[in-house]
Amino acid sequence: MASTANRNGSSEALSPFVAIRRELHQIPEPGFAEFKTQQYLLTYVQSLPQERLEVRTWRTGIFVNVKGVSPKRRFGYRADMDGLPISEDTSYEFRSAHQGYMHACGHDVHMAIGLGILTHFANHPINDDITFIFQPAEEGPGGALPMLTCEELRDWMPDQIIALHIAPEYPVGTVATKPGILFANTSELFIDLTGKGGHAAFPHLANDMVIAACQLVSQLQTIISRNVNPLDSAVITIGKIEGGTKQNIIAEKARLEGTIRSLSAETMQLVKSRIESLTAGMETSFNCKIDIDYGANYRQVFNHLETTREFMDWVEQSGTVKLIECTEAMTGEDFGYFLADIPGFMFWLGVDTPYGLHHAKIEPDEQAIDLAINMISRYITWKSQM
Ligand SMILES: CC(=O)N[C@@H](CCC[C@H](N)C(=O)O)C(=O)O
Repeated sequence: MASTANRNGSSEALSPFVAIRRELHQIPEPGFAEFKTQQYLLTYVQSLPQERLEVRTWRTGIFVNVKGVSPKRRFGYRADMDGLPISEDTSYEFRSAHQGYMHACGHDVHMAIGLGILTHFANHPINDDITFIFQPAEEGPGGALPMLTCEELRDWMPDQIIALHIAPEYPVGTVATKPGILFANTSELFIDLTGKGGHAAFPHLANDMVIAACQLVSQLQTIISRNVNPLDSAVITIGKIEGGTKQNIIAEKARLEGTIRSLSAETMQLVKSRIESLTAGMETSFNCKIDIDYGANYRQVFNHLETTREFMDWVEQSGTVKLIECTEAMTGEDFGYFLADIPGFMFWLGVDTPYGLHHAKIEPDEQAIDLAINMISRYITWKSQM
């Protein structure tokens, strides 16, 4: 089998896991609606030697237990499964077949790597057990927390857990991580404004929610620049605005959709309390009603100090992949819930593409797939011999 995958998948022979990534890439689905994805993964798992495998499903997620030869502990590997509401604009021949949805955050790559590692251990069992976790709804509303407490995981709970995330900015052949905080605390943010609609020519008889929403978007940014300690870090991004019905009708309703990020839980509380004060003030000044919904909240991704340092040392000694000790990022990941209960780590996997995560043109370099399968399989094998 050749593994000379090119970026847009024309004629060259592919490694099986690059081919799998391309098939998964074509079927991106929303969180908790990953039905085709789940079926695809289950069909693949059934094609593996079954002697050491047990499979359980939970909603659209999957657990696979690989039984060890003489287990003393259990490793875990987690891959997320959902896509994003983005209309793909890549040069791929294997573009999304689901209009308006795209794997633009690398979950197709994460799953292909998960299947690759699973294939390795189904064929080369180690002493210890391994739980593979294919998790729905990472982009929201969050599958990790309910999965962690579900009955199906109880007797397959790992003693150490690993996950990775593709990193467009790092070259292929690098991994980047650090002990301690890697990703931020997150909270979704949905703000509904309700005023009084009216004729475009009579603004004095209405309360215009387009004006209120525009002011609120600007005022929200003052929380970051004026209320958060400049030596701390927080982000408010409003990614979507909706309001009004027609160009000559004053809007009765507007809606902002965004996300809050912070490095500490305390700063998250501060930001939320300032949002509430600002919106209360706007209710008075615009004589309108404002409702806030914080949606899904993820806790920070905090890498276990010793386990992460040990992994970083191993990467450096293994010599095949370059290690970068990175700084924390304001991305969020509900893998943080797994790390709150189970020692382990997440790392960035370099995929070298000019377009960032959540961009319609992102094209991860697929050579990273086999490289990651090989590296993680070797790392778990090494750990199991300790
Ligand atoms: C790695 C990554 O991009 N993760 C997402 C997680 C989304 C969390 C939640 N839905 C939110 O928007 O706050 C991210 O946007 O960082």
